[in-house]
Amino acid sequence: MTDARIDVEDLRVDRGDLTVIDGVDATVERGRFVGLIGPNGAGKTTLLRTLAGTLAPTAGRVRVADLDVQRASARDVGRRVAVVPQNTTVAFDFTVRDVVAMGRMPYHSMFKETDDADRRAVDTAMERTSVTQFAKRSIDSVSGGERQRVLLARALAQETPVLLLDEPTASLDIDHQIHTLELVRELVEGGKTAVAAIHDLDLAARYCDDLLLLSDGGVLGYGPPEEVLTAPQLAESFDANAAVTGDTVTGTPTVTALPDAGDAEGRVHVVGGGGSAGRLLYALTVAGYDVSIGALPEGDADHETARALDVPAVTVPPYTAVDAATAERVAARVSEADVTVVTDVDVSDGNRRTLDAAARADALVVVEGRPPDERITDDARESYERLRARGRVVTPENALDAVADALDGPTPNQRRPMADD
Ligand SMILES: Nc1ncnc2c1ncn2[C@@H]1O[C@H](COP(=O)(O)OP(=O)(O)OP(=O)(O)O)[C@@H](O)[C@H]1O
Repeated sequence: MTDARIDVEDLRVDRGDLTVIDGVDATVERGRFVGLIGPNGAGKTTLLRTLAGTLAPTAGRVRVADLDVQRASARDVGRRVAVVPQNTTVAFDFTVRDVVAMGRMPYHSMFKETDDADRRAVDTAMERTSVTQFAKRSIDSVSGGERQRVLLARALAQETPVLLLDEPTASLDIDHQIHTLELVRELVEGGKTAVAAIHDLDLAARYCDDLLLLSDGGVLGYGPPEEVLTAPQLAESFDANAAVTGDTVTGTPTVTALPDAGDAEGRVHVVGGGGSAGRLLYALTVAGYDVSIGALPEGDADHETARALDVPAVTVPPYTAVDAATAERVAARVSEADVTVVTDVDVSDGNRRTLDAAARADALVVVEGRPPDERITDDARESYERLRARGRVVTPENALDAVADALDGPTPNQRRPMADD
């Protein structure tokens, strides 16, 4: 097989008066799956079309699988690069099988299947994309998602070392999205190279080896998903306020776009843990408060949320008690805060110092959670009772209102009754 490497050197592409791609340098090694991401109009389709040789660059060079795609014949390019375009309409009323067989064109003068190798390639491509059952139907009669799979089948039938895909999952249901990307992964693991424009950042992070983030025609980031999908880079490229966390099932980065922060003012310290504070952290941050949290064990679910939301956290190593120095840091945060909120926390001796620090807050909100374990020590129970006696005990739904109330800020739900202790 030819080397399925892609080399882009100092690429510039103008469309009309607009410079769409400018100064792009990138190499994609054989056997990699690269996700092209970026906001609408960033130049993803333009870059893919330039890689496929269907769009001429204004300057720079593209080599795909040992071929200068600008200078080579369409047939030579077609034997190396297959393209799955976005929203293509097929001009004539071909059958699905005819469309898939078009993938064999670089090997013949006609798109008709002419030998056993063609038939096998077409059959296999249709099976792998689950379109065999539509083989005889007119391409005009299949749904948008089915058509997209037919176009993927056509690209597979082309049997090229390089695959370029423009939004291959855009009109697919979740099951076919996963099947399509699993299939691309399989092909890549078999030695092909794939570059796909993908809008869904979570899917891109889950399936691609690397992400190339295009922004304003240039490369803002290129590397493993966890290095490229960072809140600052998403802010710069998408102009989005986004939180990046690890997906609880796949472990890969997942991006949650957040609304612009509101104009609430005040400092709020949260004492949480085990995921009990996650929603409140989000709500407080989005409202615009200056939020901190702790003490928390490093890697705790609330610590992950705090990290994703850029909320400073006081932490201790996992499975360690809060020591005096850490308790001091919590106390400092509590005294700087206008309001301290305690969510459902670990009532144990190891965490007593945190509860005691929180109990000294000027304004304290205690969110009703699970009752503490029956076996806690008398000291821990005393800290817990003191906390509840000093604070205003509210339900989780009323926590945000209670903070606003404590700050005398306006709140849309102020008239809702609060479960005072
Ligand atoms: N033929 C053209 N003439 C002028 N401008 C064009 C032409 N084709 C594309 N553009 C512009 O080039 C820019 C990049 O378009 P492109 O389709 O490559 O973006 P994209 O990243 O694929 O966007 P999307 O996420 O919306 O699919 C856009 O601003 C687009 O309007």
